[in-house]
Amino acid sequence: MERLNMQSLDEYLGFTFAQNMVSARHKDRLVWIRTTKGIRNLFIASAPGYDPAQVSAWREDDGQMISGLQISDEGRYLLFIRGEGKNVLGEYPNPLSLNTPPKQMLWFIDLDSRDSHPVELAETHLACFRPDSTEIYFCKKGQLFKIDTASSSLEPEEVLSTRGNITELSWTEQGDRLAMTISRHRHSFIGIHTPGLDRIQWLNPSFDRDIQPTWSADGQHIAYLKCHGVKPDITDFWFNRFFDRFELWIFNTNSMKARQYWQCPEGDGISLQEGDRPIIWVNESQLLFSHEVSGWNHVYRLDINRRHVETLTEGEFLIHSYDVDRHGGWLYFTHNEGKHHGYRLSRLNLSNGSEEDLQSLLPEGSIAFQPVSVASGNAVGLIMGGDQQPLIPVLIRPDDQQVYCFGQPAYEVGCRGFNKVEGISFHSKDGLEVHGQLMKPEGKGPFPALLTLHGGPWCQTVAGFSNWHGLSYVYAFNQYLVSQGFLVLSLNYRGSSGYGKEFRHPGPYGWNGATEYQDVQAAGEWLASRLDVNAEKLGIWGKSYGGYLTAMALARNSDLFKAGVDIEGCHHFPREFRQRHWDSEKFSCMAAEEMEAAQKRAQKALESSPWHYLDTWQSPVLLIHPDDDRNVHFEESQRLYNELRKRNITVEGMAIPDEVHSFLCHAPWVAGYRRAEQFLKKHLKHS
Ligand SMILES: CC(=O)N[C@@H](C)C(=O)N[C@@H](C)C(=O)O
Repeated sequence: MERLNMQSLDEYLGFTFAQNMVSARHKDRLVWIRTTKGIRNLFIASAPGYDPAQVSAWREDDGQMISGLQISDEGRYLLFIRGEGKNVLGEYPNPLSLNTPPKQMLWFIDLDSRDSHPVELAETHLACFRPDSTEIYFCKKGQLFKIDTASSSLEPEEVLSTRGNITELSWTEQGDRLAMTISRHRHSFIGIHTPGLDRIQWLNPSFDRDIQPTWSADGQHIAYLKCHGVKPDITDFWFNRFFDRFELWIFNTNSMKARQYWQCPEGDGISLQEGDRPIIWVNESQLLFSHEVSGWNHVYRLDINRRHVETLTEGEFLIHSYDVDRHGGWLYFTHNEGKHHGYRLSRLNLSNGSEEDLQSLLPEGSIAFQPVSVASGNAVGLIMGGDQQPLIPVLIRPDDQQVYCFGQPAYEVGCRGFNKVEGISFHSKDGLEVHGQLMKPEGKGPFPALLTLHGGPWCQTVAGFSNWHGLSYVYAFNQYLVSQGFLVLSLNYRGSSGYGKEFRHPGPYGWNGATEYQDVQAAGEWLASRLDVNAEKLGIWGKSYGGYLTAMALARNSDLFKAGVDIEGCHHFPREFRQRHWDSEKFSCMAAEEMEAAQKRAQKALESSPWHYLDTWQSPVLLIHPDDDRNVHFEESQRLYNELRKRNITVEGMAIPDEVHSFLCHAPWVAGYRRAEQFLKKHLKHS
């Protein structure tokens, strides 16, 4: 392929991005979201030809995210939410700083109507179709409403009101009962609403947290997870090997009894990581679910008659996401077996257990995400990316070995200059093997180099575009930096997904010891020791949790890292965890008898923060922070900026009014990265 070497930052960041593909239950039709330069639109493709058609026509980089995308069972209606939710102060994001801030709204499209176009229905964050009807149900906190799309007024009607927030909605396929997860801060119940009945029927309420109600096709059973005890404090959940222990329960709607079928062993359970692993009923008596007890997330089949759980996938690899065809014949799954820098597609015959690798049908080096089976089961939709391939939707017909790409080459032009990505591993200070992706400019060097750190900390960078837009921007920017002559290493430090449970939960870390910093230091030394790297021109950049580690590196090792860009970073753990949005009790009010322990904890958290090392901070830094950041408070960069300025350390700042964490609009990605490029060039190339 011809290489385009002179490309602008705009071109590098102008990639098209497909996500959230969903399938209709009874018709071979797929729908997905496509985003180009912040302009988000919906596309559908239907059998037999699967020619993609755009069904919305938004034209502006307006920051209005699309989520909750659903297609009705017969494939006629689409439903989705446009816009982000409120912050802890009750404000919607307004990234364009409009005089009237936008609201988070429910939209729907009737694909069969002659002038089919999106219709705005109501303010909400959660909605669903009622099967076999023209009704849409939606929630506002603890209130449930419905709208009949066949009515001319489209007026919402209140259905019920309950304490707390409704966080999940799930109708039976027959549309006669609605299961709702109702969250009441530290606990949650599942309740059933039956039209015509005047009260909610609770499903075995307990002192645990019930989530993920999933109906069997005949509406006789609801499978759900029962998580032990009160909602964990985020600071434990993240950094203290806290696994949210859960049990798998099934409620029988005939006997009205719930029963436990499986439970995680003590000390195991759900924790934050990449991927999507739902409960799926294969038939009336079997369902699939996932857990990580073996050290890696795998798929298991429960036979409810035999009360037997069978392992379907096993080995030292992560199952990222999966789906089952509607006839229960095949499990389609993406995983990283033998290739920890990407994900590949396989399928497993659920009758005889035989497995087929489908990756060979895709172009060399492809990365596969989110398989979705179409209704007839003869094809599977997939989001596919690669090192030179932004995410596009593809359709695979495994039986006749065909792959159909819905993406069009014109959308991919920005990537043709991208360099090859090399997956690498090396040993950290304490001997742990850590992983990353190396991107080198043309020539022999020595090059100025950059270490780059993703956020999370549970996220993972792969050898190409990722299925989260934030990481795809990071990847494209890194490729751009390579085109500008930097050698770049993207590090999956301990705590990252993709390398097993032990790697992701390496004992106490983060606020509780910052043990992952030794990986950052080791990566810096590894880069500095390379003959193709100019060790005097080694820099670092990172976003969010990666911003925290960037600040840590500049504060503790200005000798190694000569300049850095810290985007949306946290710099003082105890201060940040006291912010309301974390809902943490660890660093705020302390009962008298816990005072000593709490003080020790706060001291440890401070010692694990860049703030503790300000005296040794020498290297120049650029801080970038959006001021409506709901994840890491704006104040984190504001305070650091002022403290460094007082100390005469070279610091530049870029505040972005009204944007949120990971930017809703495209423009701030370009503006932020342009500023970062200039800063890095000034301090690592031209100085
Ligand atoms: C939960 C959360 O907000 N974590 C941040 C510290 C973070 O790192 N987020 C990631 C996902 C990012 O890249 O923004």
